[in-house]
Amino acid sequence: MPSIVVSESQSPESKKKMKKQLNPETPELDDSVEKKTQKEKKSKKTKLPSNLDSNTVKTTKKDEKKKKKRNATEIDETDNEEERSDPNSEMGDAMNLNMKKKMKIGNDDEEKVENLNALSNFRISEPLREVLKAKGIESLFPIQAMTFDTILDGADLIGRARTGQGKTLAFVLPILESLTNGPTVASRKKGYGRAPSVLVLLPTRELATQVFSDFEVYGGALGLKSCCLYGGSPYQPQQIQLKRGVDIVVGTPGRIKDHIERGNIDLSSLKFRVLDEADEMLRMGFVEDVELILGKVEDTNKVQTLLFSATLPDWVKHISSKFLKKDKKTADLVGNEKMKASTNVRHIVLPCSSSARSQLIPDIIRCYSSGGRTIIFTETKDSASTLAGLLPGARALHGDIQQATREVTLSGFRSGKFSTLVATNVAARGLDIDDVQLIIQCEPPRDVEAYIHRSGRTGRAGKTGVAVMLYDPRKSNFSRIERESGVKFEHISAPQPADIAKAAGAEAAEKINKISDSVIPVFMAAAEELLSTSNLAPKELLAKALAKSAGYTEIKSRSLLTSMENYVTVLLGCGRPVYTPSFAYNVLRRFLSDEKVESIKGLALTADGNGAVFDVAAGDLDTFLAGQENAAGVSLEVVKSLPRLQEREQARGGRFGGGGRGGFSDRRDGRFSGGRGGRGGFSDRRNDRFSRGRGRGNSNW
Ligand SMILES: Nc1ncnc2c1ncn2[C@@H]1O[C@H](COP(=O)(O)OP(=O)(O)OP(=O)(O)O)[C@@H](O)[C@H]1O
Repeated sequence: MPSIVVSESQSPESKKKMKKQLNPETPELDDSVEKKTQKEKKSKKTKLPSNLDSNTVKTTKKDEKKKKKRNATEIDETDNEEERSDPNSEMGDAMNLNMKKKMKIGNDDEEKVENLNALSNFRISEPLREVLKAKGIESLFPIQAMTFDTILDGADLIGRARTGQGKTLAFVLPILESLTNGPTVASRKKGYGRAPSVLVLLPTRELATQVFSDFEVYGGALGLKSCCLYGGSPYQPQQIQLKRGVDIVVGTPGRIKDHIERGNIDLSSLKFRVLDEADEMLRMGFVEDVELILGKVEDTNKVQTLLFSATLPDWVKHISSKFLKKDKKTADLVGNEKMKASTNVRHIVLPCSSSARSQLIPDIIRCYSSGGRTIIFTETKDSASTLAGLLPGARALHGDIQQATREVTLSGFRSGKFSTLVATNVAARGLDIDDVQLIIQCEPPRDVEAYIHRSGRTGRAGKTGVAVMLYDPRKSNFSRIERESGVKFEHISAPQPADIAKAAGAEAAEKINKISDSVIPVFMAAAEELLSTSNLAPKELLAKALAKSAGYTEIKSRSLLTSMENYVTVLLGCGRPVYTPSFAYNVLRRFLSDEKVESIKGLALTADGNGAVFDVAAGDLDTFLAGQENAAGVSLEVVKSLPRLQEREQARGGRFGGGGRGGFSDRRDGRFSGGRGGRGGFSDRRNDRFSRGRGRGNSNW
């Protein structure tokens, strides 16, 4: 259950208590800790500076009342099962979690809904509130509301929420308030050449830039200076900024470590250090760098450490127990909820052979992107570049592309210069780009975290989105992703002419409606000529014109199984179980030539074990259907929807025996091949985290 829980130092009793206590949407602290925290809060609050002007946040009785009211509502709602929000729609309906309370006003029965997460209910100063409002932010998201007071009051914290739920502002806002109006205002360094008060570590340059820009916007409004340090860009300008003095340093571990070693960063005045997407930093081989940087802070009692992530693999505990204080808090909006991926996203799987991808993807975009932006994820840098070259108007983003070009690409994508980005995992984490409606993953990623992060680039900040994952039925296995992410995939097959016509036709009609009437007289003669010479009806001609305007000159049919053009998917039955692909091939050989049998594509066994499906070139279909007449008990039929197929592992071993020819020969996961263990497999790499050298994990990005 999502919860805000307490430090690892709890007693078993308090752990039990915690388990009992929490409503997903109405987190509260464990009693003992709650009392302690209240005490701490009180004492800390009395230390707040008394010389605050009207622009600053005063911890007044009014604030306390508001805070109490928030807590009261939380408890209230916990007791009322029926009124609880659904945890699985935390950003939709339940953006309201902890937020709204019906209040009776005066004597009449008029009900007013008060938003308890409204900015005014938090110790957020006026200038910051103004910038937030200018950005369209009127109230805090749940993870922000849950953690704001805890961070501002000085606790170390592990924060976890699903993708796109606002984890960045969850640390940015209380840090800024602490530095300007809160507990650290008096002791933080000021003036020329000041050493930084905040250090934020992120795994990629793109993410660092994004978080930096939040600090720049919101911190700038409070007179705080930020800088962003990452590799691939010159040292000198960064060095100059550090020398002049900054309040907040944001960056990637490698470059920050270099600056520390060159003596450019003095961490002795640090008040906050933040690890965002810490699991990814470790996965990317930054273990040593991160530990070295964190280890540079001598007195850990003087610094507050925050760790935010959408996923918390076990080993994050290692880093948190080493570098966070014993009484750290955990704000967990995911908890043991089965669904770890975004609930604002429609999660879809679609069978597709790798050779059909570049033909299929434009139609998936057409049918599922709602005219917004699309990010396509590939497993390797090479395939990102190749695919970007094949898709009209698409650009590639991966680790081999020069930093300056990566920045131009990303800003072009953000500003809408082009709407399809083909990327490796370098873009999977944290990137927050407006109006990304569709995510396409070219194959199931190697681990569940990657799936969660990639699909989380859409459906952000309460919006909805679609994530389509392509898989080759002969090679891919996504059941582990489904199991561990809690996603229940919707199974679809390649968009068919009718789907394409629906999406493309609407798009074309919209374009035509926008064309100025001034074109009519000029094109009238040609239109009349066309009508009089064509043997098509006016409606048919108009349909053709719509197709052309949407960029279609012909529509090819696609198979349901491999999504290949001009192929048809056929179901083979033989009145008895089909145990292996080789058995199916042998049945086909009874009535077809070897050459024809060799020509079929993607043979896969059905999940019920009674048949096999495969693709046949449309031109060969009649030969196949006619041939079955010569084989008693055998049936072949063209399928209109794809039956459920056996998963790769199920087909390879277990009930249905070993693999067979052409059917399930993929050995990527190593478990079946004596440990070849390639990157594409599902072997859990988390355990080798401390032995992996830097860069190993991301060499393909
Ligand atoms: N309180 C809020 N009200 C409205 N929008 C918000 C609020 N907080 C954050 N946002 C917006 O929500 C989007 C997602 O926020 P953010 O990038 O911090 O999510 P995240 O939880 O870090 O996601 P990920 O795990 O994918 O990194 C951003 O565009 C941000 O500006």
